[in-house]
This record gives sequence, C-alpha cells and structure tokens, in this order.
Amino acid sequence: MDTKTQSAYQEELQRLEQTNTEIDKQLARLRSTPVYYGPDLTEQALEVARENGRHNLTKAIDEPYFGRLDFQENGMAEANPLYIGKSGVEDERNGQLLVIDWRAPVASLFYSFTGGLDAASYDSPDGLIEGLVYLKRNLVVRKQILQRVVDTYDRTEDSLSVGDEFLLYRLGENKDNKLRDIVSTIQAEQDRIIRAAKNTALIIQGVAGSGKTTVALHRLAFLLYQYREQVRAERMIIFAPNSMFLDYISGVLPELGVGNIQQSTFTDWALDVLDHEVTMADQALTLQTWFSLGSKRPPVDDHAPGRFKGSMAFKIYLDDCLTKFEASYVPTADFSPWDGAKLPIASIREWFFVENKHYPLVKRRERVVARIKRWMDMQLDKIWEQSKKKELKKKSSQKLRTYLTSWPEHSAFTFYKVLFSDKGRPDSLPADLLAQIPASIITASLKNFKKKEVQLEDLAPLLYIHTRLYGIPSDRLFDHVVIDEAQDFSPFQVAVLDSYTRNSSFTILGDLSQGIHAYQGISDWKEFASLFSEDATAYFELERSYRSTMEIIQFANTVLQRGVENPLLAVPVFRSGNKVHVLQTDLKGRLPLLQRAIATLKQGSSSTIAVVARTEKHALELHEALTEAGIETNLITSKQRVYRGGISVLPIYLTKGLEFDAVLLMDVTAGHYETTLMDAKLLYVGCTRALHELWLMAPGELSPLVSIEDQEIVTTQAPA
Ligand SMILES: Nc1ncnc2c1ncn2[C@@H]1O[C@H](COP(=O)(O)OP(=O)(O)OP(=O)(O)O)[C@@H](O)[C@H]1O
Repeated sequence: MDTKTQSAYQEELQRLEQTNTEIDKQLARLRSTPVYYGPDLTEQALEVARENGRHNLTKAIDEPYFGRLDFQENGMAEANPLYIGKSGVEDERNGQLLVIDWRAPVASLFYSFTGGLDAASYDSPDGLIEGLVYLKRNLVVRKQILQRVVDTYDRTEDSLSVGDEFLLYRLGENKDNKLRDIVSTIQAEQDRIIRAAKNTALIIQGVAGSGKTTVALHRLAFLLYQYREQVRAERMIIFAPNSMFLDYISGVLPELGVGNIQQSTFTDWALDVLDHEVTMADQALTLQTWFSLGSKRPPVDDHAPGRFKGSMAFKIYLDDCLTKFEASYVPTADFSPWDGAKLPIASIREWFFVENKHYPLVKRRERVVARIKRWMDMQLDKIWEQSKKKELKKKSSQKLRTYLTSWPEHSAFTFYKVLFSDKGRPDSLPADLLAQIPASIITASLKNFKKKEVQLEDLAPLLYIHTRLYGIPSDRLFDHVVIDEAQDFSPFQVAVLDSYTRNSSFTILGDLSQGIHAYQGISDWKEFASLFSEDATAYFELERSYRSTMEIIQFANTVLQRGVENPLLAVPVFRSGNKVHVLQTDLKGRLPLLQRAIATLKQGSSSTIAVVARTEKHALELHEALTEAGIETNLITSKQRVYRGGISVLPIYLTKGLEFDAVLLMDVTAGHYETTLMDAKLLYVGCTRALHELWLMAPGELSPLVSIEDQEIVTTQAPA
C-alpha cells in the first residue's frame, strides 16, 4: 500500500469507528425504550418514529455506507465529505447527517458525476445546487469492518475521469441464486432512469445484462422515498414473466429496505381480478408449440392468436361490440307486475341511459332493478287489503323474474364467449362482427372456452370487458406499475394496465433483441408509446451490458447479427475473461463431454451453472441422464416457482431474465438453431445469461449462427 492509500485507509477507519459508535449508541437507546401500545396519539406518532429509527439503524449497522463524495457547494469555504449509505443516519448531538440515504437528492451526485474539472450539480427541493467534486471513493464495509477503499476520482490526480475498477471488482464476483442490489455502483445512465419523475410512462430499451430489472427495483425504492406522501408500497406492483423469476428477484427490495411491494405475473393478477371465473389452459403446452423446432412452429404473423387478440384493433372490435350491446341492453316492453299496474319502458330507459349513465353496465342494471323494486313497493303500498297485497306481492316478484330473463346478467367471460359464436349472441351484436375474427382463432378459442379455459392473450380482453361491466374499485388502482420483459406484453395488456394505474405512472422495460415471444409481444416500442400522451412518455436506451465478459458479449452480438437485421448490439464494459468454448462432438460423445465440462467448470470458480437444452423435452432427458450419472442438478420447467441455484437444467426459453456464472448451451447444431430471427434471438438470450463462462456443444454440424473463425473461440474435438 502506498502512503496515500495508507493514509486514506486510516482516515476511513477513524470515520467508520465514529459512525459505528454513534449507530450502536442510538440503536441501544431505541431498543431499550419500551414499545408504546397506548391510546395517546402523540405517543403513537413518537413510537412510529422510534420504530422507523430501529428499522433504519438495524439496516445500517453492518454496512453503514458504501461511498464518499467530497463536494464543495458554491459559496462554501471547503469541500464537505458526504457518506452515502442504504439509509440515512443523523448525528443526534448536532443534527448533521453522518450518512446520507442513497435516494436523497444530494446523493445523486455520487452517481451522476463522471469526472472532469467542471462544476457538478444536482436538483434539490430548493433548486439547482452547483459546486465542485474533489473526491469520489468507494468503500466496502462488512459487519462494521472496513475491507476496501477505492478512489475512483481524485481532483488532484492526472486521471480526471471516474474509473471503473470498483465496478469491475463487483462484476467479477460470483452469483448465487438471487439478484442483488447495486446501490454502490449504480451507473449514471441507470441513475437517470431510477430518478425519473413519477407521473411518466418510462419506456426502457436495454440490451441483455444492462441492469433493467435491477434498475426497475431501485426505481421503486426511489419512488417510495421521494414521493412518500403520494405513493404506498402496497399500491405498487412489479409484473415479471413467471413465478420463478419473481423468486429470483425477491431479495432486492428487502435489501433496499422496502417491502410490501406487490410482485406478480400478469396472469395471476388478471385471474384474481376476474375472480377466478376462468382457468388457464396448460401453458407448458403453449410454450412447447411455439418453441418447437423449426418447421413445426406455427407462423408468427398478425393472425397468431397472441398478436391478434393483443392488438389495439381487437380492443376497438370489443369496444364496438360493447357499445352496440350497451345501446340495447334494456328490455323492450313495459313492465306490468299485475293487471292495472304498468311501469312504462320509457321510464326504465330513462333510469338506465340518463340517470345512471355514469355507472358501469352491471352496476347500472343493478340500480335500475332496485328502482323497479322500489316502484313495485310503492304500488303495493297503495293497496290496503292485506290478503290482496300479499297475493300481488308474490305475483309481482314472479313477474319481475320473468321480465328480467329478457335482461340477462353478464360476466366478462359469458360476454366474451358469445363474441366467438353464433349461438347465444345478443341480438344487438350483428353476426358480421364475427367475420372479423380469423376462423382458426374462433375454433381454438371455443375449444378452450368449453372447458372454461383461456390463453394468456384472452386475459387483456377479459379484463377490459370486466372493467366496462363492473368498473374499477379504487382499492384496485396502482400508484406505480413496473413491467419487466415488456417486449413480450401486448399493447392491449398495457392499455388495460393503464386503466388500473394512476397518472400513467409506469416503468416499462425490455429488450427487443430478446423478443422470443414474438407471437404475442411487440416489435417496436412505438406500439406502447402510442398508448400514452407524448408529454407523459419518456424513452431511454441502455447500451452497456454489465453481466457478461467482453468475450461473451462479442460472441453473442455475432449470433444476433447473423439472424437479425439491424440488431441492437450490447456494448460490454471492459471486463475480460476466458474465451468462449465451442465443443464439437458426435451424439455418442455428447454426454461424456457434458460431464467433463461440468466437472471442469465446477473445479473452476463457477458456483451457478446452467445446462441449457433447446426444448423442454431435451431438458428432461438431460436431467435424467445427469441424475443417472450421479450429478445432482435442478430441473427447471415452466411450472417451476423457485430458483435454487447450483446446477440447473432448463430449456433455453426459460433462461430469460436469469444469469449464471457458467452457461453450457447444448445441441447448438444446424438442426436446432437455424438462421431465423427466432432462433437467433433464442441463442442470443442463452449466450447472454453467462457471467464468466460460455460453453457451447455441437454434436453434429454447428449452427450457422455461430462462427468458429472468430479468434475468441476455442474448439474441442470429440474425445477419441
Ligand atoms: N451498475 C451496476 N453495478 C453492478 N452490477 C450491475 C450494474 N448494473 C447491472 N449489474 C449487474 O448486471 C447483471 C444484469 O442485471 P439485470 O438482470 O438487472 O439486467 P437486465 O437488463 O434485466 O438483463 P436481461 O435483459 O439480460 O435479463 C446483474 O448481475 C446485475 O447485478
């Protein structure tokens, strides 16, 4: 250690000791204060503050901070060291901040400052604050012990840009089975997204490994801090593609000290809103169909069920149906409960179309029926003779029941179902509307509906009808919605979610290059942008990829270039690792080579390894073969809810969103991965899951998507 580093280390040791002592002291005092359970409101408020204090200090006690920025605000005599941590800590004696919460406005300097001698600035509640940065320092503290001090910027030194060494140190670490927070190394381009204003529909195109998921979770923590008077955690939601992915990301929010944010798949949430009136058709079968090999796959065009039912054109179609239906959704005849009493249809229409027009359809019907009943009661009140009254009351109830048969109640599903069939259609829905739906979609839909089953693409239409019939209760509204892997969402899904979201406050993120569910997703972000007003939409791009080594990213980029026109290519951070391995063998050599590869990777430093098959069937076979060979692995299928880490065996389409120290892509042959858009995207997704090691195996002719001329590739011939 040179003298300068040594003195920096000593200075930080001293500072840490002071901070630790102060935190210990405050926490000990708060813990020894008895919890107040009484009725006094002032005491209750004080108890809430004490509980917050206990929570924050407990969070801060092991690692009070991770960064320091020396900032001299304009007009101040000297630079002030600001220590940034996961939660703020105040010095009780003088009220000064010992540690600043990473979400506080001034902390943004720590992330946005990228070097140079010019003034730096940040937005504070009092306006723009300007000044000079003298030092940016990363600190690693574990269990109150200082482990590392890395200066990434020093105004007095030659190199005036912020260095990447701390980031590289972090990226070089191995991963376990959970995604982690990145508060200490958030990059400037990520920070801009995290701190973007709340009432915006943010759309983020980010390459594989650019930190989209991580950034979205940090953004939620930021919104909860910055807008604490306006948003509540339980009114925020993150939609992720499947339950296993939710499990994988579930650690980040608690690490950031925010809990209670809803995490769900679109399917689970939708079924809940629909009160489980329908169930899902077997999604594993649907995936098997769309991810079967080459020629067996159905064509992906605008008549693919997901694209058709997910389109805004289909929403317009439903609108048309609902409007026509609504216009005639009242009986046509007067209501006569007994001879001599008559409620003219004109009154019923007036109640329905004028007086209650602001209510959703089902509510309107309910209110009008209640009004008819009140009218009947008033008529009965005019009758004095008790026995006659009793008789008429009974008769009128029966009459009303009969009358209402011409005014049937509908649920979202009963209404939706009849749109696909000639049978049971309300007269108001002309049959020519049906001609707008492709025949193949009608047949497949009716087959499902018979079993009260639906596909993912039916959920948005059902929700839309549901909201038109029942409205949206205020406790169902979200303060903010995050949609991860949004390229797989349809415009209709997002439009429906918008009606459930206050102020269109969205973080929508994804990567078009990873759009492997093209049969239901979008091909251009404009499809979502057009759903929101222009001034309430913001678009960001993340190009740098943090997950994989340079070698892996460059390799993955070539795969993409071979199958996709004008692809969005990732720019790697300068983290070099081992070359990509291409293992060439024959079918007989496939398993022994796989076992050897796993053993080698395990001997190295890989703690999470993925053995990636092309289809779910292949994954199952590989899992069985490895188990027989005594190698313990976790099979991941589309029904999986928990990600366990270790060695996973899974089909390539389920690797999406996950990451592993090492990835072993099986069967990368011409038969399994053709030069098609879909296969290139699939292989790209598989390659970009690897952090440190990417190995491909080809038992047969290598896929044309892979180039072994590339000098970064090692080829291994089949063992003799
Ligand atoms: N600023 C950062 N500092 C340290 N690590 C980072 C940073 N940004 C991203 N990472 C790491 O990069 C990896 C990829 O992040 P994440 O999964 O959020 O990316 P993504 O864009 O959602 O990826 P994909 O679309 O490929 O699934 C994670 O291990 C994450 O911790």
